[in-house]
Parts: sequence; structure tokens; C-alpha cells
Amino acid sequence: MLANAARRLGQTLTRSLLPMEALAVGALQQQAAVTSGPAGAVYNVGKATNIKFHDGMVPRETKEQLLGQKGVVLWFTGLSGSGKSTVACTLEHALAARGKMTVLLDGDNVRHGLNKNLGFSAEDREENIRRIGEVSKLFAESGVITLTSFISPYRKDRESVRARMAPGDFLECYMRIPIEVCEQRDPKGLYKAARAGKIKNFTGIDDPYEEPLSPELVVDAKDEAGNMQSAEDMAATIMQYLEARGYLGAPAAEASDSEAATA
Ligand SMILES: Nc1ncnc2c1ncn2[C@@H]1O[C@H](COP(=O)(O)OS(=O)(=O)O)[C@@H](OP(=O)(O)O)[C@H]1O
Ligand SMILES: Nc1ncnc2c1ncn2[C@@H]1O[C@H](COP(=O)(O)OP(=O)(O)O)[C@@H](O)[C@H]1O
Repeated sequence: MLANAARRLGQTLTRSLLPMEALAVGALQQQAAVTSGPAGAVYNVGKATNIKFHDGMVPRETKEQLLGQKGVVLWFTGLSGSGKSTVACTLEHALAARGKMTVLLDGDNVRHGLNKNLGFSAEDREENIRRIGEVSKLFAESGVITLTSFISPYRKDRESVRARMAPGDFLECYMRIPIEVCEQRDPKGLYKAARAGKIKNFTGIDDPYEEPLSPELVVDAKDEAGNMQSAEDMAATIMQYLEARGYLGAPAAEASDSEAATA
């Protein structure tokens, strides 16, 4: 696997970096297309004025060739206890075993650092999701398979993240696990505390969860035959989805993008 990666790296570097003249002359114009705004334009952004886009010299496509995969955000959403973190971890492990480069952003972890100034009011959840969306976008545009695990309860916040991304870069994965199941699992005792009134604004209890309307993937507790699905089963279905659509460097299969895949 390492030998293959080294060979791919060599080929990619030979193809895209060695002809330095070509890089210097033609490629700079070409690469403007892979950045987020027209070169040279000056913008006012929020409180900041005189902001310019700075174009990089290594386009996304080169990074994806180096990694042998396509950058994407796989956005897990669902109630607390629905299995977002478990399935995302399981999938990340399986992707690593196939030599795929991933990053996993998890609600609890991110709230220890980047988002430690945020709570669970509607405004704070919105800002939580906005920041994660922006971070995810940066990773995806660098060719990384980005797994995010956040309740992200509000539809408009998830749709805002989607709207910031190129088509095909944002895959919404709805963990459609009934609240009764999540509440029974309750690994952190949060539902119990919320029922007892010790935690306010708890999603599913006294704060809403708005189901996705057209997610790319839906994961159910049971499979079509009515058998309970393990986290490994769920991760395997998502892996197949990524593979069939060419995110893992495999040829794209004939699959309809209009239908949500179910696991
Ligand atoms: N009020 C309230 N509502 C929901 N969840 C709560 C709350 N307070 C704390 N927690 C814990 O925080 C985790 C959810 O964080 P997220 O960043 O994913 O939430 S959100 O997307 O901003 O809604 C969530 O983690 P998961 O159980 O992994 O989903 C909980 O452990
Ligand atoms: N497919 C599954 N089948 C049974 N239990 C699961 C499954 N996925 C996760 N769990 C369990 O459910 C609990 C909540 O999972 P977790 O991944 O922490 O959910 P979330 O990140 O959505 O809060 C954990 O105890 C975990 O072991």
C-alpha cells in the first residue's frame, strides 16, 4: 500500500510539478479557478475591510491525485445517542485500512477547543455548525474525506453549510434512530438528566430536531429484513456509497444520485 502511494505521489509530482515553466506561466491562471474568489478582487467581509483572496499554487485536483481520493464532507446528523460518533469512527477506521486520508470532527471534542465559547442556545448551535461547516469545507477542498458528527438539529443551519459547498462535496447522512432507542441507550445519562429537568434545551426533549428532507444517506436502526444493524453494517453501507460514486478513487458506478441510499 505504501509502495503504491509513493508511486502515485511520484507520478503526480512528475505530472503536475516538474514542468516548472508550465506551472509558472499557464497553471497560475488555471489554478485561480480552484480557489474561492476572483484573483485580485477586494472585499468587505463582515467586520473586515480590504480582504483579498490569495490563490494557492497547488490545485485541489493535484491534492486529490496525491491522496488517491476525492475530498468530501460526510455530515452525520441525528439525535444524541443515535450512533453518529460510533459509526463515523468505525467508518474512519475502515477508510484508513483502505489507505484513505480522513479527518473526524466530533461535537463533544470540538466543543473542548474551537467552539468552547458556545453553549446550546439556538444562536450558539447555529454558530457551532457554521464554524464546523467552514472547517469541513477547507478539509474537503484539500482532498480529505471529512467526517463530521454533530447533532446539527436545525435544517436551515445544515442547508447553509451545504450551500457553501460545491455540488457533491456535502453528503448529509441522517442517523434515523427513534428517540426511544437513543433514550434507552443514554450512555452519558443525558436523557435522564434532561427528563429530570437538570439539563435544559436538550434536543428531542425540550429542543427540536428537524429531520433532513432530502439527505444523501439515511441510516436506520434495522435493515430491510428487520434485523438490527451493527455500527459495522452501517459503516459498510456508507463505504459502498462512497465507492460507487468515485470518492475513493474507484470508477463511478451507475447509481442514481436522486435517491437517498438507506442503510
Ligand atoms: N442541551 C443539549 N442538547 C444536546 N446535546 C447536549 C446538550 N447538552 C450537552 N449535550 C452534549 O453535547 C453533544 C452535542 O453537541 P453538538 O455540538 O453535536 O450539538 S449541536 O449540533 O450544536 O446541536 C451531545 O453529544 P452526542 O450525544 O454525541 O450527540 C451531548 O453529549
Ligand atoms: N449500530 C448500533 N447498534 C447498537 N448500539 C449502537 C450502535 N451505534 C452506536 N451504538 C451505541 O449507542 C450509544 C450512542 O452512540 P454514539 O456514537 O455515542 O451516539 P452519538 O454520537 O450520536 O451521540 C453508544 O453506547 C454506542 O455504543
